[in-house]
Amino acid sequence: MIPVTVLTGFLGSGKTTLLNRLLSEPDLAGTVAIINEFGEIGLDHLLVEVTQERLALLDNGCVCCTVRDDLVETLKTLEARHVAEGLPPVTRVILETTGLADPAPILHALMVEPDLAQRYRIDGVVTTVDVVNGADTLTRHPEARKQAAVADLIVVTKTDLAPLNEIEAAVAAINPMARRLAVMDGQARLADVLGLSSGTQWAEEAAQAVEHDHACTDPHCGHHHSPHSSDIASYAFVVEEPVAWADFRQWLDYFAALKGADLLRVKGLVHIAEEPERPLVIHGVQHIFHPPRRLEAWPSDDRRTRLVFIVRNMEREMIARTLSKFARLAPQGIRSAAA
Ligand SMILES: Nc1nc2c(ncn2[C@@H]2O[C@H](COP(=O)(O)OP(=O)(O)OP(=O)(O)O)[C@@H](O)[C@H]2O)c(=O)[nH]1
Repeated sequence: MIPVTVLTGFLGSGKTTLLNRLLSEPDLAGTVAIINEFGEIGLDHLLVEVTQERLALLDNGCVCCTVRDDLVETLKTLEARHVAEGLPPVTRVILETTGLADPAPILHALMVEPDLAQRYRIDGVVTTVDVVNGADTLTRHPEARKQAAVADLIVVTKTDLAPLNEIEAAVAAINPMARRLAVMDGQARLADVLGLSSGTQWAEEAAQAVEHDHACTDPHCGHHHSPHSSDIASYAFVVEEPVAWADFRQWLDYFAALKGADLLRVKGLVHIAEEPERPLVIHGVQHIFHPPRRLEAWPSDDRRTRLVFIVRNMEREMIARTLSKFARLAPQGIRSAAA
């Protein structure tokens, strides 16, 4: 499976700068960049400093509408094109969205188009926010909030221009569980930006959030709401008992059908009763769930199901209550935290 990194972030937040930096790494020689440009005259592809065969351009509009077919076609024919033209095999794809794009339809295309779902896997969503305009942008633009909410990694850019405090707080209020990285001129290490969706990271995020919540006795600690977070919340759940897959699946289907539009992201590592040695990695964006992936083994001794929900206008009690009902679990066996 070819890993795909979705690189998103609001207009001018530093996506292309980061992309250039990554593409210049010798280890990414087999990486192809796909750029979605919006508007009559696209410029971004002129700013990306790689040879043309490592670049594909989607220039029919915004990924959320017409360009989706373009994206599917580009990815479907990418490998064949490389073989036909005698180019090195494609080992990785980085897809840069327009600054105004909602990343969800891109993730959907990767998850549900059969030809793509068999060949490509989402390696992670990386969202850039800049230290100067970022906090204001997050307050004013729902697109930017959504880009931050679905991120596995938030790259705070332009750190030479202002202190980090304000943007850190704004980002943490929207997606406290995403990893964070502060960079100047896109200078990030590959290891920090790639390989984000192994399931292990998500599991750790969830466990840490829940454990922190339960251990913390400081009444002033965390979880406060800021103007940036009025509609979006992150919840983590740790489930002590294994779950029957059919019950768990039914619960996910129920959620997707009923609350799809407000499920910005669901990710987790699930202990399935039928196959206790091999956890399932689940990954959902709004009403669509990726076919679950089974890991060969547990990444650590912790074998509890761990889930992360990033949602809009949803109470965590409702998630815990329905999980307990569908999966026939005692409510006290589900520990949760608002992160
Ligand atoms: N001072 C400073 N400027 C930066 C940094 N990173 C990027 N920039 C500048 O910010 C501007 C926007 O950066 P881009 O990388 O083009 O941002 P983008 O998100 O690709 O922009 P769009 O494609 O328009 O959405 C450019 O002029 C960059 O040179 C940084 O760390 N410090």
